[in-house]
Amino acid sequence: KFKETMKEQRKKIKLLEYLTASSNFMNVTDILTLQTILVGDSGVGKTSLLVQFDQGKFIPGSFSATVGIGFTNKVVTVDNINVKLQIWDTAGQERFRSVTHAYYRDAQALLLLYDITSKSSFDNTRAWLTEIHEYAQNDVVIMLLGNKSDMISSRMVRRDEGERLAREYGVPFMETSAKTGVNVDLVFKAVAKELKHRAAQLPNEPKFHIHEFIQTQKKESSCCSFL
Ligand SMILES: Nc1nc2c(ncn2[C@@H]2O[C@H](COP(=O)(O)OP(=O)(O)OP(=O)(O)O)[C@@H](O)[C@H]2O)c(=O)[nH]1
Ligand SMILES: [Mg+2]
Repeated sequence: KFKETMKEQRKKIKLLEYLTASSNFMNVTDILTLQTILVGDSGVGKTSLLVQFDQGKFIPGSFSATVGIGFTNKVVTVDNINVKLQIWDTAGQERFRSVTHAYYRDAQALLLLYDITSKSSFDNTRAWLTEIHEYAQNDVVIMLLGNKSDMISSRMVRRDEGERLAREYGVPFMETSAKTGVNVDLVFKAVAKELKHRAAQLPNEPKFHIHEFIQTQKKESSCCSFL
């Protein structure tokens, strides 16, 4: 089923590229839809990251845990093509796991978050990956994100620990802040770019390298990022 979807999307992209090139007119939203899912412990900032990406704002105040699942549609432009990201925001709390498992299967990309001020949320990423391997597609694009990078003084997980873990998993890594917005747009742009390129990939086309793209674009805090 997944392969068929990719084939369909490849056709759509070719058509879109043709239309965009021939008419110089870009009104092609909603044609290519990519599903992305946010997972990770409760309180790591999944909903906040999505709100920051969607509305460009951070709502401070008391934490209200997501119940069940929510979703947001957002159009991003990748290489002159509009791509619709359908982003599923899952609840991190244990009691909702059975609800959210059902959504893993349809996801083409999966963002696994931990909170850099919580060692347990970092340690739990291993358990999350086990779930991901059990329920998601084999070729799902996974990205590891260390969120709350603005909270320098309460940091409990060093950036290089995140990098090491991501290397071990073979996935790209970024530190983000839903509060300041650092790297937030980049995460979703990288996902959209990777998925668009995968869908459009023909044997003789140059490949898109998500690791390199992130490496050149992401912002690192220049100091004080270790314990
Ligand atoms: N300083 C700071 N606080 C953040 C950041 N992201 C989230 N928070 C705060 O952390 C708390 C939890 O954020 P949520 O986005 O609700 O967490 P969640 O991962 O959606 O939690 P569940 O829905 O229970 O799975 C809230 O009080 C947020 O304001 C961040 O990048 N920086
Ligand atoms: Mg939430």
